[in-house]
Amino acid sequence: MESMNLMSLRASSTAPRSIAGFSFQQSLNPIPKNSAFFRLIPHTHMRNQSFLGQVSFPTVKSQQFEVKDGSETTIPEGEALKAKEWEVGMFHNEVAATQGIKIRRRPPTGPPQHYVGPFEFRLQNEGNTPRNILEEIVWNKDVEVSRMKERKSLGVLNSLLDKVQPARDFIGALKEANTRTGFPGLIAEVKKASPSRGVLRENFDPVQIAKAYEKGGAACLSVLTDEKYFQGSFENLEAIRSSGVQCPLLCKEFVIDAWQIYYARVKGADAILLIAAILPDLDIKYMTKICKMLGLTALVEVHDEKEMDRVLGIEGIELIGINNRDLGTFKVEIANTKKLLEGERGQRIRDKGIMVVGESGLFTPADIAYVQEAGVKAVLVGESIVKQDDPSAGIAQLFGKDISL
Ligand SMILES: O=P(O)(O)OC[C@@H](O)[C@@H](O)c1c[nH]c2ccccc12
Repeated sequence: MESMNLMSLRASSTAPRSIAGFSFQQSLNPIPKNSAFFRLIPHTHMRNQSFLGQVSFPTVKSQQFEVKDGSETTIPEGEALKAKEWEVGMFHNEVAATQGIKIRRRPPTGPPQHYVGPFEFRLQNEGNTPRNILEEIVWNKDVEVSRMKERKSLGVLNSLLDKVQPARDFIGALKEANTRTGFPGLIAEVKKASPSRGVLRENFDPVQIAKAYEKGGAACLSVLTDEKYFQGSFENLEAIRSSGVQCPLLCKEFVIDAWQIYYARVKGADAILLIAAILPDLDIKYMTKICKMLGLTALVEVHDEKEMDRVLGIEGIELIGINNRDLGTFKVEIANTKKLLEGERGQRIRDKGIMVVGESGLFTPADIAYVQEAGVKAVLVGESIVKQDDPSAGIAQLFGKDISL
């Protein structure tokens, strides 16, 4: 039986079905409806897979859960957002599909060991083969996170939180840079490789690149931590954090489980990416709350109108990234940023005071001017600056001006 940290979770019979990377399923055994028996199933092991034994919780009067010692959140009843997930028999993929999310979680049987040909040739409805690269990344992440959790439980991470340097103000740094330079604040990405572009920089020293970015006028840095597809690592994040670099750091991960948010904070992150294409609304909602509790900024990434509208319906979001790259197909179109900021939708974003980051495919001063004109106050740039021998000079080239002054 897989070990799980239950210490900090309390639930009543009316507790949410999905929270912080775990799913609760009301027992199908003949137990009275209002009793406090649940089966606790991690998101990573959906239907058909090992029930981890029946876990009983002490009955509590109100719906409440504790994520961290001492701080308790009470979840108000009757929210439409939650209601769907309460229905008996709803599982992650079903809930996600109702929200237009095409990326499915890894099935219990996992993908076959050997792939036969490129994605295009795989059958659309082949249940146990990832349908595109993003789905493949998510399925791998699922296995990876399960293993990491076994090594470091949530309880252990929790106990380490007090020992890490406090999180720095990510949005504040972007605003400050925007005011100072008149350009969108720059989040410069420490990126060695990507599945779409291959290796971007052979001679890759993350700390040296981070320092060059800071010197060149970056407001914040983004550090890729995915190893398998982006050749990043949490060691890079930690090394940059302890190198004396002052820019707040975004942990660039594929977050599918709240455990990863704690892990990122313990490793020194000031902000973390939450990708709407892989997270249902309720996950985004609770993960945003967890980020706030830990002092982390959540950068919620969207790629199309549907995702933007979903995210705008969730309370408490302060920073939205518009990715110009479709993570499923790799197609990059910077007009995407403009499209998502037009009309009523753009007005809604401004009314809510949400800061928008233009992400991916930005190479020239004209590109920067284009997304700035569209309404972004920050940009996230990797390839065009990481490829330059001197990433500092790369920043000046990107903006057409030295923004370090
Ligand atoms: O290298 P580019 O095209 O400048 O893009 C940077 C960044 O936007 C991109 O790396 C990115 C945006 N969202 C992501 C999600 C996962 C991995 C990577 C990304």
